Amino acid sequence: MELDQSIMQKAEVLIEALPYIQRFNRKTIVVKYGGSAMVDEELKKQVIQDVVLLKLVGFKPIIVHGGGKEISRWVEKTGMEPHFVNGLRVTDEPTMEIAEMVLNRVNKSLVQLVNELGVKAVGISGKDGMMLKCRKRYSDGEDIGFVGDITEVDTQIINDLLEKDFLPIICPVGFDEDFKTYNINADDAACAIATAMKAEKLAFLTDVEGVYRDFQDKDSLISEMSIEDAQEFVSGGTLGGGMLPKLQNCIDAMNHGVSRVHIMDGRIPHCLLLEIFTNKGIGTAIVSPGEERFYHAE
Ligand SMILES: Nc1ncnc2c1ncn2[C@@H]1O[C@H](COP(=O)(O)OP(=O)(O)O)[C@@H](O)[C@H]1O
Ligand SMILES: CC(=O)N[C@@H](CCC(=O)OP(=O)(O)O)C(=O)O
Repeated sequence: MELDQSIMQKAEVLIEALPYIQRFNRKTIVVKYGGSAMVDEELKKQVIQDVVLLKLVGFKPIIVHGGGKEISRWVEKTGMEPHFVNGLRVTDEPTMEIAEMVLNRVNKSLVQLVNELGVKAVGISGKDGMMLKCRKRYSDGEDIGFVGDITEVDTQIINDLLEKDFLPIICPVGFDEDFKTYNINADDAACAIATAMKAEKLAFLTDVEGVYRDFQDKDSLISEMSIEDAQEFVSGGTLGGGMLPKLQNCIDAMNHGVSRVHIMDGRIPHCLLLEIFTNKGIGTAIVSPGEERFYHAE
């Protein structure tokens, strides 16, 4: 009997995924979703399909999302101009109001996409269940308004949702001890949540291939590094833009119990599946000692 080659290849892909499905079964994976992959509707659907698939094969995914570009769009619509200091949005009271509205709207749109695929999602902000407690954050001593620095993560609501088999989708809004509302950088929220949940994996979907040794040289993509390499790289002073705080955040998360971090290109369709279920992997992985060989095993 002759079998169609393409069918055989599909079977091979599924078999290749087997050790990864076993490896991550019932494990928590935090997916930080933001940037360009969020603006393109087709990519958005593909990201959500990937996360739903992760859930259905037995992982425990949690989505932490941003929406910076959408917030800026609405800030501009009201006649204001968005301002950032060291990558953080200067958040006065009207901006906070817009940010919260926009993030909640983005949140429910993601909930809907997950629901449409037959998995029940619950969208919450850091205010729900008193999850993300903050204090006011300053940037090099400068007052940047209602920007929050997370001081405590109460994981009860996330654990309750996971236990009842819901897929939690979290937007980065928190509260302080006076119950004032704060805008939190979504990378910070993802790292804090992954750390508090002792996540097996923290995946960042961003708008570059991964971390380059030299940002000008697109052949210098780093496919894997240890925490020590990452720390050296951060201290080296060559890293710029949003990648510097992102990588520093990742190192902190890994020093506090997250097993591996992945920074990948959210513009690549199904990047999460390619990263998690194939031997080659994509983007940049930061791995704990002993995990290296398992990871991009050929
Ligand atoms: N060595 C580097 N490798 C990768 N990205 C870098 C590097 N140096 C600076 N960057 C910048 O970091 C950005 C990614 O971080 P960020 O803007 O915070 O992403 P996101 O908005 O997805 O959270 C890239 O678009 C790039 O401009
Ligand atoms: C304090 C601060 O800067 N908050 C961010 C929150 C959203 C975010 O981080 O979105 P991305 O992940 O899409 O960039 C902001 O207002 O843009």
